[in-house]
Formats: sequence, structure tokens, C-alpha cells
Amino acid sequence: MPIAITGPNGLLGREVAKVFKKEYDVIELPHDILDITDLNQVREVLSNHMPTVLVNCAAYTAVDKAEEEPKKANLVNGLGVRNLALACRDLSIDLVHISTDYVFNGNTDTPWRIFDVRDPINAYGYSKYLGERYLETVNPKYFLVRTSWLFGIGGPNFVSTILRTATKQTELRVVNDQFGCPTYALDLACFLFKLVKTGAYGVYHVTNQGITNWYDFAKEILRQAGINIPVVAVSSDEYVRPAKRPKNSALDPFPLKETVGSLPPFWQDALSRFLSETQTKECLD
Ligand SMILES: NC(=O)C1=CN([C@@H]2O[C@H](COP(=O)(O)OP(=O)(O)OC[C@H]3O[C@@H](n4cnc5c(N)ncnc54)[C@H](O)[C@@H]3O)[C@@H](O)[C@H]2O)C=CC1
Repeated sequence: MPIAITGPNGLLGREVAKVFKKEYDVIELPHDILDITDLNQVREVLSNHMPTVLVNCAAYTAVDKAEEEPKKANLVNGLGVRNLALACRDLSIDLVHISTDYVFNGNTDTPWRIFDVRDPINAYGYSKYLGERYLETVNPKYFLVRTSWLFGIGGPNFVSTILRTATKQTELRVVNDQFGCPTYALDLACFLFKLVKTGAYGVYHVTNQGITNWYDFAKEILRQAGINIPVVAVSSDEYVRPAKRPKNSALDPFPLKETVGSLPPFWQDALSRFLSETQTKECLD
């Protein structure tokens, strides 16, 4: 069964390609082969390949920069998803699309459920919300998978940033008032694989288990990496960035376990596997 992947060179896309290759013929569609903002090209490329499933890992992901260029974010994350949804509907291709915790405003004390009201508070979140709306209005054969706080081998992410910064500074300052669920890209890819096999279209939240804040996440990264450097907790008000972040963006996994039979491992376990994979890679380089 041929499966196509957009954004196969991104943080998530490369893990998705790796995992799906174990069982499927994978057609990688990087940006230079398919620009998802071009509807004609989307129709042409997909009808040439005729995959059974398309996993969309392509996105505009620069959260702070999106505040300066919201149209660009909307073009990729909104209209790009519309284009894929239209072509997939017309060609009978199942569409797996990845979205974000940032579609929620963060103002709750409990994890966000799949059908809670979306109310993004930054331009990136709004652009991803547009994509979700297009997806759900154009083509009923979709898996909409929200995830959060992604880390992995293939791109810039919080874990790599903390490790890199720790080698350059004498102390780290990290916010402790934003809560969420870290997610290892490899674990997410495995659950996308399981979800596709069920054929149970719908909305899912896929993250590693456990809720933390960036400060405690940073401390655990350093502890597991054996780096001893002071970490100072700061509030979001003291660490102002162009895009506002939700205070609580933890995602409630129901009905993931009920659908695939299990939940991803806890984030501390995922972090440990990621760090050992990174070290293996470094000693092989
Ligand atoms: N990184 C994170 O912390 C989180 C990411 N997500 C979502 O997960 C998904 C994957 O994110 P990442 O792997 O981190 O992204 P990434 O930034 O590492 O990769 C995105 C990929 O999209 C491609 N791309 C960009 N514009 C394109 C276009 N117009 N046409 C075709 N390809 C294009 C890029 O070449 C790149 O390979 C995205 O939908 C993102 O919104 C959700 C929550 C958290």
C-alpha cells in the first residue's frame, strides 16, 4: 500500500518516513517536489502517485516569526491543508494531518479534550486552526492528530536547545508557568502508524504521557544528560517573546487508548531513549 508523506525532511516527517517504511511503500514528497500551497501542483503530484494515505507533516512552524508574517503561516497551514483535503477527497486518499496544542487558549486547569472550543492566542495557532477547519469541512476521511512540545533527531527543538545552551552559559533561565506534554517525534510516528491501521477517522491527541512545565522539563533533560548547571525558574512575564503561549496546553488523550489499545510511554522514558539515540548518532558521526 503506497503512503505519501509531505514534509519528510522535518522533525516529525523523517520519523514518519522511517516508521511507515517498515510496512508500506513510502513516497516522500519534500517541499521542492510538492509545494502544498499550490493547488494545481498538489492535484497533479498526488494523481501521479495515487497513494492510499497521505501523511501531512509539512507546515509553517516558526511560532514567533508567524506574528510578523501571519499571511505566510495561513497560506501553508491553512490553504495548504485545504489544498491537500480537496485533492485527497477527489482522489479517495485518506489524509492524516498534524495539528497543535496551540489551537487552544490555555485558560483551563484540566487537559484539553478533542472537541473543546478552539481559541488560538497567537498567529501560528490561528493558522493551524484554519487548517483544522478546512480539513473537517472538506473531506470526512481524515485523521486530525494534535500533538505538542515535539522533540526528536531531525530539527531544532527544546531538548537540543537546552543541551546546546548548557555548554555556552553558566546558568539557564526557563519559564515555569506554561504546562504541557512533551512528545518524542518517533513515538508520535509510531502512533500515527497504529491509527492509520484502524481506519477510525477522527480527532486524536497524541503526546507522551505526563504533564510538565518547561522549567521541570529542562531540569530533567540536564539530569538525564549528566550536566550540572543551575536552572532558574522565570515567569512568562519575565521572558517575553513575540508570540503569546498558552498557560496550559496539556492534551487529554481520549479516545486514543480506546482506539489503538495503548498510550505512548511517559515523556521521561521518551527523553531517555532520545538522548541515547542522539549519543549513538554522535559517536557514529
Ligand atoms: N515542533 C513542535 O513542537 C510541534 C509541531 N506540531 C506540528 O507537527 C507538524 C510537524 O512539525 P515539525 O516536524 O516540527 O515541522 P518542521 O518545521 O521540522 O518541518 C516542516 C516541514 O514542512 C516543509 N514545508 C514547509 N512549507 C512547505 C510547503 N509550502 N510545501 C511543502 N512542504 C513545506 C518543510 O520543508 C519541512 O520539511 C506540523 O504540523 C506542526 O505544526 C505540533 C505541535 C508541536
